[in-house]
Amino acid sequence: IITMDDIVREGDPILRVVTEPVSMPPSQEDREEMAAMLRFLRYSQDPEMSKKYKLRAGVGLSANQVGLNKRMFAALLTDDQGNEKEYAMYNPKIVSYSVSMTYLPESEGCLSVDRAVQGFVPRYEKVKILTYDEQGNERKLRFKGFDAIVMQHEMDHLNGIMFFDHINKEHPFKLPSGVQISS
Ligand SMILES: O=C(O)C[C@@H](Cc1ccccc1)[C@H](O)SCc1ccccc1
Ligand code: NI
Repeated sequence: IITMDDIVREGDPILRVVTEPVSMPPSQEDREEMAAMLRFLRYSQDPEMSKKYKLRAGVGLSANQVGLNKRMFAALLTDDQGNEKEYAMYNPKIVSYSVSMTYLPESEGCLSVDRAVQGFVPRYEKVKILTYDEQGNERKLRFKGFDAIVMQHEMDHLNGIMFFDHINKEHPFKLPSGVQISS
């Protein structure tokens, strides 16, 4: 299983690569790796398993965070009915986004970053993502709010971008002017 030892930390060059698209439909290997990434996220959100395997809670995990130069990430979100929703995102692409922006007041964290980074990370409030599923079918998915933030955080990983790249160096808590902000 994937444990924290398998997660590469900032400074590792693979966190700065633009990852390679995976074949369509995904290979057996791609699907097995995705299953392991989703399992990590499930265990990381489970009180017993996270304690047993010393896992940091995660809602998303990109392939390059576990050393794989592959354009895919896993996400484990909870819908407003409280049901767990698994996302296996192969070759995802943001195809449209809202004018309005959002951000997490407590800033963002990252399983690959073992330090607290201060500052606001501006994100689109809504995103539409074109992605492929396990069978290679094209899917158009829409996300807003926290789920949209997760998707953007993971999409960034696939493009070698870290969340702190978005923080304004001079004024970390300054929000982009001129656009509507909801937090
Ligand atoms: O490092 C990763 O990519 C996983 C991050 C993704 C993430 C961070 C901040 C905001 C949205 C997504 C981990 O999920 S950080 C841990 C975490 C857990 C629950 C809620 C927020 C952050
Ligand atoms: Ni991250």
